[in-house]
Amino acid sequence: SPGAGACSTTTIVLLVLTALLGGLVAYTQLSRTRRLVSLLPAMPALPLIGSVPWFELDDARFFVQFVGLVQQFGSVFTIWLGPIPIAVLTAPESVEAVLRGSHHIEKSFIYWFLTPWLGRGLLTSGGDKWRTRRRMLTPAFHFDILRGMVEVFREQAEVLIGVLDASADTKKPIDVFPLVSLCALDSICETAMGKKLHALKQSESTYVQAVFRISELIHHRQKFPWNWPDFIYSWLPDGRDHTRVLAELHNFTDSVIAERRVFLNDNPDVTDEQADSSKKRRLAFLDLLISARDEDGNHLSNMDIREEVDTFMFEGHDTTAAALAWSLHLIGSHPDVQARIHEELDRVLGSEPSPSFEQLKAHELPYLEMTLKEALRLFPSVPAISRVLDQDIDVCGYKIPAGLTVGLIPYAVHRDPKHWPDPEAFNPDRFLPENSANRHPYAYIPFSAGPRNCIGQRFAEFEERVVMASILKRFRIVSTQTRDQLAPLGEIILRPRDGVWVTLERR
Ligand code: HEM
Repeated sequence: SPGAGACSTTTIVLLVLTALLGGLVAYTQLSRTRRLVSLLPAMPALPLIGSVPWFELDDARFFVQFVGLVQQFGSVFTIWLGPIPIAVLTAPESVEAVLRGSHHIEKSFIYWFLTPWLGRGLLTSGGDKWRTRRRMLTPAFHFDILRGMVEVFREQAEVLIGVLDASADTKKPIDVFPLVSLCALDSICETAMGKKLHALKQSESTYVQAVFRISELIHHRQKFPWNWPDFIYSWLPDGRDHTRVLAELHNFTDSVIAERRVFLNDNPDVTDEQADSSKKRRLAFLDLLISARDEDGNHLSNMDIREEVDTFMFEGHDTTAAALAWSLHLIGSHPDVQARIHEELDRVLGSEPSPSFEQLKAHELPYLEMTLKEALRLFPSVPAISRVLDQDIDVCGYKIPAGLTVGLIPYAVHRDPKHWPDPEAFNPDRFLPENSANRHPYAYIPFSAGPRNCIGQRFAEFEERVVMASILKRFRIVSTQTRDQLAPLGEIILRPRDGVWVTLERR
């Protein structure tokens, strides 16, 4: 539905200032300028679709507002991030045009701000580098490796239960979001690096604080274009903090890689296919990266390994933590759903505190699985995905030109009423086989889809199921917030601004 967005004078002034600043950014970031310039011919056409400057959107309801924008403009519209237009796609049919097949695998400028930390690892790289790395890393997520990782999830879930148990005595509401975040950080640190972080017990540790701080800084930098040029940013207080935090993060990973190389030299059979299962159990992604070879038989350098380990640390903790926190809110607000999960857990697990790898693999907790899926529909941890088009696409009657940045919004796709009747209702039965059979394959994309989907999907799903099963086996939870009180922040990860508050009662 064509029609330009209403712009106030302040908005226009801000837009002009931002555009000027954008010119400066383009000028200073010479390697990136060519691409921005190549987009200019497309820009005048875009406001015709419906145009919204990003600063008109409220941070605490960022993606909630997208649902309104879809009603206002239709399923294709433009958001201006500073001087850069992003064509926003919110219908499964248009998302499919980008995600399916081997085109459009380049990430957009929004990911540039992750590269100081993650380098050009799997999440941020493109082209041949991405293809080679994806082939090298895929075996690391095989079921045989996951088996050992499930043991780590079970142990870490026990530590979390211990912490939660103490607060069950007080009967006061607690914010579970920081606790599940620390638990997820412990799990990913042990599975990715083979190192116990003890974040749940020592949340003030330098590395833990650095991981949380860098996510804040990256989000802030993405959002405000005056932070984009390196030479300006490095003089600002945030920029100086960014340098400090990066040094801490990289020093930590470098020292773990060095330690692990020494350990593997002393214990060469740890990565051996023939090693006995007790040794294989504790394989970390890092071990697999150290022994991996590309098609030409080359090993990865320490820098290559660091970017992949850091990528796992980033992608592998916040995402799972957010998914768990939103799920706890939804389950704690729906006693009927919770009762069905309790019944399933008691029947399947008996006296065991959490599911085994075999039980997870055999899908023995189907109702819990459907509940977690439904929670990821309403609150997808990654609420937006962005790519650069490498050829024109035709979607919903618009031709979107090659070279343009597109934003795919799982948060809005998952609320498309054509595919999800009564979209705001929390109903795990939507995922019963008979209810999902005819659904559009791109109507549900919390892990993205196509060749660049989430490599850690199975890992994340198993972790979520272990942690949630452990919590609900032990406790009955009651949410103390309504859905309206949750403020899902529009950041890289969809996180609750004021936390997720629940009371816990021992079962
Ligand atoms: C609930 C948890 C998770 C969700 C919802 C999730 C979602 C996603 C999504 C939507 C993408 C695509 C991002 C994009 O195209 O920009 C992605 C990519 C990725 N995820 Fe996850 N993720 C989760 C957990 C994990 C975990 C636990 C790991 C690692 C252990 C992981 C590793 C990755 C990596 C490396 C990529 C980049 C893949 C590539 O480009 O080839 N994720 N994830």
